[in-house]
Amino acid sequence: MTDPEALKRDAAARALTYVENGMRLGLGTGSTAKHFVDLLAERVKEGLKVVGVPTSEVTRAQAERLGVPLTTLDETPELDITIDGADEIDPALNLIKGGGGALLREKIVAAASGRMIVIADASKRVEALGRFPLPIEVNAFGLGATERAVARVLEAAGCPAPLSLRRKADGHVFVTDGGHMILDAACARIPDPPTLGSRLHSVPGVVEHGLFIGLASLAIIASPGGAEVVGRV
Ligand SMILES: O=C[C@H](O)[C@H](O)[C@H](O)COP(=O)(O)O
Repeated sequence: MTDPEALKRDAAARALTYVENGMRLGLGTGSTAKHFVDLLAERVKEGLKVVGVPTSEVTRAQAERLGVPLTTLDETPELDITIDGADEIDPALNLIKGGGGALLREKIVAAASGRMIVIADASKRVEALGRFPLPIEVNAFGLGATERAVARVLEAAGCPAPLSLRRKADGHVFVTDGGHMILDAACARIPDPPTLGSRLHSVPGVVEHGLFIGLASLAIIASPGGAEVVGRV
C-alpha cells in the first residue's frame, strides 16, 4: 500500500510544475499543502522568484521558517495561482474545505487568485459532497441563535444534519485564526451545494462555510498509479 504522505507529496510536486518565475501564489493549509510549501521552498533556495500569501498562521510560520518570501492581500490583492488541499472534491471540482479550520482565509485567497489548483490523494474524490462534515465558521456572539438558524437552512436545503461545535483534542473550543468558532454539519449528502452555500451566507452570524463552489479550475489527484490532472467539467 502506498504511503498517503507520499501520494500527497506527488500531487504537490506536480502542482509545482505550474509555478513560474515571478508568480504571486496563494499558499494553502493542511497536510497536503504543507508538502507543497516544503517543495516550493527548495525551488526558492535554488533561485525561483515568487511571493506567497499564506492562508493560515500555521502556513505563515512554515513559509517564514523555510525562507519563502511572503506578502499580504493588502500589498498584493491579485494572485496568479492558489495551491491548496481539500477534504472532498466532486466531479465538478466543487469542494468541501476547512477540516483544519482555515476555510475563511483559504476562500478569500482563492477568490483573489486567477486560478485555484487543488492537490489531494484519491481518497478525497467523491461523487457527491457531504460525507465529510461541512465546516461552518460562526461568530461567537449569538452562537445558540446562529446554530438554530443554520439547522433550519440545512433542513430547507434537503440535508438536515446534526451540528457539533468543533473542539480541540484537549476539549477546549477550537478558535480560528480570525477568532471565530466552527460548527461541523454532518450532512451525509448535500443534494445542491450551490444553493446550500448561498442560503448559509444569508444567516447573520455565519462568517463563512467550507463549500468552495466554482473556485477550483484544476485538481491534481495522486493515486498509486500516478498523479491525474482533472479540469473543471
Ligand atoms: O482548513 C483546512 C483546509 O481546508 C485543508 O486544505 C483541508 O482540510 C485538507 O487538508 P489535508 O490536506 O490535511 O487533508
